[in-house]
Amino acid sequence: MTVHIHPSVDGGVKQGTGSFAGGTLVCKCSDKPVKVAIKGDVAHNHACGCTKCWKPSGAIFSVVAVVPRDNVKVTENGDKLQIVDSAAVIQRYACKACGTHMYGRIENTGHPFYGLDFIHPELFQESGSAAPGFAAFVSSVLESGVQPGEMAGIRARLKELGLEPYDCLSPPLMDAIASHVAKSKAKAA
Ligand SMILES: N[C@@H](CCC(=O)N[C@@H](CSCO)C(=O)NCC(=O)O)C(=O)O
Ligand SMILES: [Zn+2]
Ligand SMILES: [Zn+2]
Repeated sequence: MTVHIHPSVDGGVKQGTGSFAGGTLVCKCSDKPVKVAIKGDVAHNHACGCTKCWKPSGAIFSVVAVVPRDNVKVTENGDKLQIVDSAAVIQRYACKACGTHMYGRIENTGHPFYGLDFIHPELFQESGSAAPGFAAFVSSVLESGVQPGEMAGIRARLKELGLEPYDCLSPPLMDAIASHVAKSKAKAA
């Protein structure tokens, strides 16, 4: 049986140009879509299996990346945006009409990823942004109703696509988080 991960990778991961200068994210509304301008390319693009990241209908994973928060600007129909869960670490701004998450922002200045916003590159109207490089929170798909017996096939398909599966973030990102925590502890001591 074919395993569908996400429509943007199911046909193979398309590499970025390496010189993506930015673009516009557009929600799914046919009338008055929300538009968000992004300066520059995305970083740490990955497939995410967590329950909180927005997925297009039918997808098991989201595809999500980060950009500096200063490079994110809502340019059209921002009045349609609302925060999905104000208690979450990442405050995700979604279109009230179509539900698409347009960007996620961290307001805790002590968080290791403070300063970075989370976006979904598939919403770019332009092509060429950096491709996803790994899969995160893979075991979390079980929280969305995937059956345990499907996990081996999902992990195998991720590997086949070149998206190494991890049950948290990738080792370099986990190292960055742990280093940040170590520095914060040292400062507080
Ligand atoms: N099992 C949980 C995991 C949720 C989770 O911790 N998600 C991460 C990664 S999101 C992008 O990679 C996270 O940092 N969440 C913070 C937040 O969402 O506010 C689940 O599946 O829900
Ligand atoms: Zn919309
Ligand atoms: Zn996630």
